[in-house]
Amino acid sequence: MTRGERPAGDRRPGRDAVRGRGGAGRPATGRATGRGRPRPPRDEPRNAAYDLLRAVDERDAYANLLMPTLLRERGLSGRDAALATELAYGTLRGLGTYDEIIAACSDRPPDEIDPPVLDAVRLGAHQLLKTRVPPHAAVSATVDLVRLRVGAGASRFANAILRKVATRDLPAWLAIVAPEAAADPVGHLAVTHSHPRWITSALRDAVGGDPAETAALLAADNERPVVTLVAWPGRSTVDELVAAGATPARYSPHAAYLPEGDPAAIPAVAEGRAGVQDEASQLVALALTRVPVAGRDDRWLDMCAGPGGKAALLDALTGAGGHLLAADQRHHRARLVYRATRRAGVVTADGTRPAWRPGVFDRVLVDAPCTGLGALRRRPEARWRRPAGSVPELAALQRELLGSALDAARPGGVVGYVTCSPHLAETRVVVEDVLRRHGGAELLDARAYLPEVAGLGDGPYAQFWPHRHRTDAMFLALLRTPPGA
Ligand SMILES: C[S@@+](CC[C@H](N)C(=O)[O-])C[C@H]1O[C@@H](n2cnc3c(N)ncnc32)[C@H](O)[C@@H]1O
Repeated sequence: MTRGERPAGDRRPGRDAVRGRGGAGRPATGRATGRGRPRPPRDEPRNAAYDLLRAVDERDAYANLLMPTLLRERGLSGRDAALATELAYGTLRGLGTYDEIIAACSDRPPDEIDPPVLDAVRLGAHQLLKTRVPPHAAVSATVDLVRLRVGAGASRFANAILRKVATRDLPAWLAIVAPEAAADPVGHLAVTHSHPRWITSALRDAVGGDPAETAALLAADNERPVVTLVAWPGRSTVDELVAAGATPARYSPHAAYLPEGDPAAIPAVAEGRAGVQDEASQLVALALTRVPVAGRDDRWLDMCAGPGGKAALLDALTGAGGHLLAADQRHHRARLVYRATRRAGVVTADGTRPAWRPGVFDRVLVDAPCTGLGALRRRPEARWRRPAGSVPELAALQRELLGSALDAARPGGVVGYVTCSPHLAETRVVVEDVLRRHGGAELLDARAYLPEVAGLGDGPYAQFWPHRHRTDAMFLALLRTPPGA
């Protein structure tokens, strides 16, 4: 992945060599080269990590979707799979820091280094600065990879940079390349914790400006999240998940953690009776169901339901005779919702042009499309992909969807507005703006419906945090429509 523009006339030496290798999964073990020098054995975990980095850069691949396929295709499992994943994800997360260090070690800025070489050097820098791989092994394995995959000239270039990188550890490099905290606090945090500047600034604002807490949040974004399972009520139980090797979760009565292993190896997951879902995602849906409503309570709407994580839980929680309508604007996402739910009605529909009558639903969830800045732990490359300019457009859509959700709710009904982003422009600013225009709706204290969770903020919103709750940074606002509106 390359940040910024590639210079015109970029030669990309060796690009064909990478492509031409075609069967990138084929081992090249110890065969002699044309000049009689034995080729080093092919290092499968590093090659898989490198191929993932290249796919992210060249094809805009999603790392967390492609990695399992790559591992399967290469026959990597156990420690090799864990190493390949750690190397790839760690490199993607850390590349903001690594590029600053590479820039200090090279006569060319990273944007002018050929992308296949830059990705390999980043992979080498990650091993040198963040793993226990011995420095000589990190350098030689990376240089071998570049020689095999790109070419001899490129491998000499990579070797020269990595030898310089290896002269210092990470704290020593950060002391050189990160801006002074006093002079440029956001720049300092951005380089130290490898986040784009605009995201660092937005997250700092969202935690209230405290530098230490911002640093803790950014550090948590760089941690590998534990896999959290959800036992859909009526289909499986947490006890069943625990008996299969999971551990009970801290907050959600429907969650269990799977510290290691493949979720699909859990029978309830394999049989579609349980799923994988962040704990905060479960809790915001649960909170919506906990708000008392007077009278009827059997028509629920999930307005932005795809791929169906929260819809599956809501569907399982609708009482006898209750009914969930789940909508998504995109047909393929609506199909995923159909698969995830058992009883819900599923429609492909634009929430801003409702396919339902106004004022009929007792509970409405609007889990709005957002920047996803609350889920950076799980999408290692996402922080480099999302442009700052996407916020106003998303915020406009979020306002429309929340307004439409309030219209869909019946008098005295309840609306849950959720984002997987703590960005103020997507959270409280949206809610406060819509409330001003939709006079009469009451903002409830969402924290009151999540009594099991401390540290959700000053209210009336509930804001989850990776560094406090080890969950995604989900935001929840609960609104009640006026009685008789
Ligand atoms: C954050 S995701 C929802 C996640 C989902 N609630 C879950 O828990 O799995 C937002 C969804 O909103 C959908 N969407 C975007 N614009 C929409 C619109 N105008 N109306 C309805 N759905 C929309 C997207 O296709 C996407 O699936």
